[in-house]
Amino acid sequence: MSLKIIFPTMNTTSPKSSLAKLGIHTTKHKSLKVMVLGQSGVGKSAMVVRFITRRFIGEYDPNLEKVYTHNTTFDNELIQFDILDAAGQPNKEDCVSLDTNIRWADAFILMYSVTDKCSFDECNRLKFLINYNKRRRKLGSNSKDSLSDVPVILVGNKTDQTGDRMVSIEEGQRRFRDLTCVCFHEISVRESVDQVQAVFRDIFRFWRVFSKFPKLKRSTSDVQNASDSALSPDSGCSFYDPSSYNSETRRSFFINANTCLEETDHTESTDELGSGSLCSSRCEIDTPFRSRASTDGTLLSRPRRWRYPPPGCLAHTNRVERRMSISTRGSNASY
Ligand SMILES: Nc1nc2c(ncn2[C@@H]2O[C@H](COP(=O)(O)OP(=O)(O)OP(=O)(O)O)[C@@H](O)[C@H]2O)c(=O)[nH]1
Repeated sequence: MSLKIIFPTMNTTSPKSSLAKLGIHTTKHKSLKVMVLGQSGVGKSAMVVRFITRRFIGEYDPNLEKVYTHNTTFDNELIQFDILDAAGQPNKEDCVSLDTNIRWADAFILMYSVTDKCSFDECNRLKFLINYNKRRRKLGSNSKDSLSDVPVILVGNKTDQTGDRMVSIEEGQRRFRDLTCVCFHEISVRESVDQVQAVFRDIFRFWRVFSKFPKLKRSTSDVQNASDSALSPDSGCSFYDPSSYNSETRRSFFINANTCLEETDHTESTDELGSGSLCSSRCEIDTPFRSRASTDGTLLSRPRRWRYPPPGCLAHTNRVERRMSISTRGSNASY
């Protein structure tokens, strides 16, 4: 009696190989924990649900604090978003959990409504809390790869309510710089699912750069490479002014992502920042100082001090003077 062995047909395609053919890499499945923060009623839940379901749903339970898990693909990478939609009106006990939640998250979306000035001002307090808790985590951590350096995106919602606007786009841009967020979007969750997608795509891209190049390890060339790949024109922030699109994108990245450019000049003209010129020109300017500083670990590893209220548009000249005075003091200078 002969035994007949049937082999499975060899031309079946596994889901994994199908994804590989499409250029989607399944081996490195990334998980990103995002916390959405903002005053009650600004549209946090609406945005998260819009991102996950592509639908705009009008009303939500304001006290509900929920973590949504959503798998999606950005830049040919599978990514699992764990999104915490924080309650907008926390009670006393929630304040403790707010701190815990902030420490849980890898990246933040700070949201206000362009129709509500209070929600705009609330972003200052929330950003301070983020910085405070992330810094505490850093100090309490033994890990060299501390996660205190996290991307925060500022988002103004409800742009469809043009007649009720209380916060201009210029004020939003100024605030995003003052708070040293990485990016600024103005969106309407109600009107556009693409704008919502863009917010999450950017948070993913900035997070990827930040985790690939931790602050302490980022060198000028790392940042240049990262910004080249992460900040292609289509990855930019959603400003309505298309002329500032690329420059603002690059600028925003340099605020937080570049140790040597920790205090970036935001007053430069768009011309100076013309396509691809910012990084190279800045690196040239900083090279002598950088090359000396790179032998002095204390400069790079020193945690950034958070000043509150934020420095705002501090005179650029002060920063330049400080940088110059350091560079002329010689190798014994302390920062
Ligand atoms: N016109 C307009 N209304 C919006 C938009 N996004 C959200 N809303 C409305 O704003 C209200 C509040 O939205 P929510 O998503 O519940 O706001 P929230 O920030 O989650 O509020 P809490 O849960 O209290 O923290 C709802 O009535 C939404 O329908 C928008 O883009 N345009």
